[in-house]
Amino acid sequence: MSNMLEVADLGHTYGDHEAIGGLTFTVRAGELVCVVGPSGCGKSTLLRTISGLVAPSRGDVSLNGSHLAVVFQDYSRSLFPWLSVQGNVEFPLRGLPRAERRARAAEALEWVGLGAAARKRPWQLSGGMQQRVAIARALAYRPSLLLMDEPFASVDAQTRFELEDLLLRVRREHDTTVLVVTHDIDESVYLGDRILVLSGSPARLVADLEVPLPAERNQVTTRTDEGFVALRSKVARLLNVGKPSMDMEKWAAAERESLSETVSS
Ligand SMILES: Nc1ncnc2c1ncn2[C@@H]1O[C@H](COP(=O)(O)OP(=O)(O)OP(=O)(O)O)[C@@H](O)[C@H]1O
Repeated sequence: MSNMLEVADLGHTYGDHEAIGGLTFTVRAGELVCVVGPSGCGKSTLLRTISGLVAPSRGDVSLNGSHLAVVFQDYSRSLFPWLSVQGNVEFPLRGLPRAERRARAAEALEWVGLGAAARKRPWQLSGGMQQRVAIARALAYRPSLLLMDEPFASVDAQTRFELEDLLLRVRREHDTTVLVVTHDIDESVYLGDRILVLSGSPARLVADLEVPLPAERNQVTTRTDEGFVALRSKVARLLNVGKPSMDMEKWAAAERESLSETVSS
């Protein structure tokens, strides 16, 4: 499988505050990778540097493909209230002929189950539906890589489950490569093919974990699966012991060793 994203020794400093301390990882084509880390560790900064919104202080980001779409947590600010749902989804496609724009937007709205809401305004929809519009807008762009920054953090628990399953379905049906930042450990295990665990600020890679669960996930059976519970505990432990004063390299090596024992046992 080829790499869709390669991040090499990526670091970023705001003034004298080091937010990211040198991250190296890859995302393979078609993979869904989750990034978890303590609050304020630099997860959004990581996405901003990957998306080009912020120029990193050091290191390289290389994307295999030219299209990148981002879905943010705050859907209410990312949708234009004066445009219809269809207009919002068409918006990033402005360079394309009108008929193609329309067709792609209509198709993406069908994918997220909002074909019937195309003429509505965003404010006429529930929060979960608005976030589905934001996802449709990203998908209509047919991104090589879809970046999501806490995409389901602003909706209620039931809607969150529905949106998680929607994401899993559309990435499977359309072979989308996805990098999701989340502060929710359970969500990272439920969604991910892999989980990147970051340390507290400055963010460093503590562990890069394969999720040993079948590709088909189910909100009830997956979350009670032994593999799910074991990995969730492991990620929680990795996050809790992130002490900035420790020798991070030694600590991460010890954690990786103990993880391989746990997962293989
Ligand atoms: N534009 C900025 N200028 C200065 N400091 C910033 C800027 N953006 C973020 N920071 C700081 O960099 C650090 C990392 O912030 P970032 O938002 O990337 O973390 P995060 O892991 O996404 O946080 P959270 O989990 O709370 O969303 C924080 O200490 C934050 O205060």
